Amino acid sequence: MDSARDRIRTASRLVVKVGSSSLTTPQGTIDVDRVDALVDVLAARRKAGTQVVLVSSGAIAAGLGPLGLSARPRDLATQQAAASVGQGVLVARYTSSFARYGLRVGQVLLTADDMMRRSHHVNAQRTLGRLLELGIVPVVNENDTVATDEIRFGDNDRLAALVAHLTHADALVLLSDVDALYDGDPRRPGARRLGDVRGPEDLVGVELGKGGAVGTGGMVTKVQAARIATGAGVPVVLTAAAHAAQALAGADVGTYFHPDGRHPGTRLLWLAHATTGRGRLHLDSGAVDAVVERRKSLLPAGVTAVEGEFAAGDPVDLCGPLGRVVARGLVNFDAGEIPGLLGRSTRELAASLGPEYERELIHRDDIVILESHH
Ligand SMILES: Nc1ncnc2c1ncn2[C@@H]1O[C@H](COP(=O)(O)OP(=O)(O)O)[C@@H](O)[C@H]1O
Ligand SMILES: N[C@@H](CCC(=O)OP(=O)(O)O)C(=O)O
Repeated sequence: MDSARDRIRTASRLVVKVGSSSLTTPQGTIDVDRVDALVDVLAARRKAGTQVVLVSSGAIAAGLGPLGLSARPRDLATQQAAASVGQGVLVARYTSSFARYGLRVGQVLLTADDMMRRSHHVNAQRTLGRLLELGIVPVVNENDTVATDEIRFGDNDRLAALVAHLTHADALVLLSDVDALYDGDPRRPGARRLGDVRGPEDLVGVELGKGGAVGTGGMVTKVQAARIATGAGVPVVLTAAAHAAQALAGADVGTYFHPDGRHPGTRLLWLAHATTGRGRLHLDSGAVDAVVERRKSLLPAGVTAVEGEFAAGDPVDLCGPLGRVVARGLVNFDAGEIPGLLGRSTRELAASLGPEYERELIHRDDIVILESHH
């Protein structure tokens, strides 16, 4: 037994994500035996007192057979139609499979916007928390039928990581059709399993390939998900659905991503990973230095231009003089108010516009520096 992995074995709240390829047949129907095998493992853990959130993909894949489609459609409307049919079938299957153990499931469909808008985010958090208190196993998926291409996660890996930090889970388990992360395509002879990933340095030279015929993100989104979760202090294990029991028991299977010890507040993680900027503020180099290096609030005097339509409280991207996004923050003013403030000191603004304008454009507690800056 690996002691780091004790965090999986002893977790009192777990998020388990399972990919499409582990649940469905190549014919586009649910693989009942594999669903039951997964539920056997999750129900046993639930019975042992652990709260379990299941993030399940497979809606689109499970809708293919019923719609007479032989491959995953490329266009969004048909994918949504397949998801609409498949999601019902999938949840019906989970409902009866968990019922074998006297356990109930609750369907939770989330959009990227539910993670992005603070009010929705808090609402989703409350719903999931209440379901868990009531002893229900939430079955989460993206709300594929309403998500458009621009706002869609597409893969459930990052969604699962956000759910893990939303629910303050103790660990995240990513179950796929491959038993671990390898240093290259696992079908290639000589590919080596990575047993532990302690930080980005362990991923140098690792080829993150695409997923299979029904999966979407491949290893890229799994590694991104692991980064989001470990950055929030949540350990992650990635393995095959067939090894779920060993993974949950803390055995040395798959790849273990060690939490990196930083615990930024939930709000900043949400801001960095779950939002997209509704607009942009262009900063002069002095303001970039103040915000990024010295972690100061952003004042109107350092902003040279504003782009986009946003309201006070929205996330906006902060760009340096070369247009590169360096940070994201929750802005204190509507887009329309800002041009009149630019380049002016807060004292001057207060004198001419009133004391409510003696505020920073973005408070330093509401700013997250984006990794791409480094
Ligand atoms: N470096 C790698 N290590 C492991 N698997 C990889 C790697 N590169 C690509 N893959 C592929 O990623 C696939 C899993 O991703 P995906 O199909 O999106 O799964 P899921 O449906 O479970 O989300 C595996 O079948 C594997 O062939
Ligand atoms: N929400 C989609 C997820 C799409 C998908 O394929 O995800 P994954 O198998 O996790 O790479 C579905 O249920 O079909």
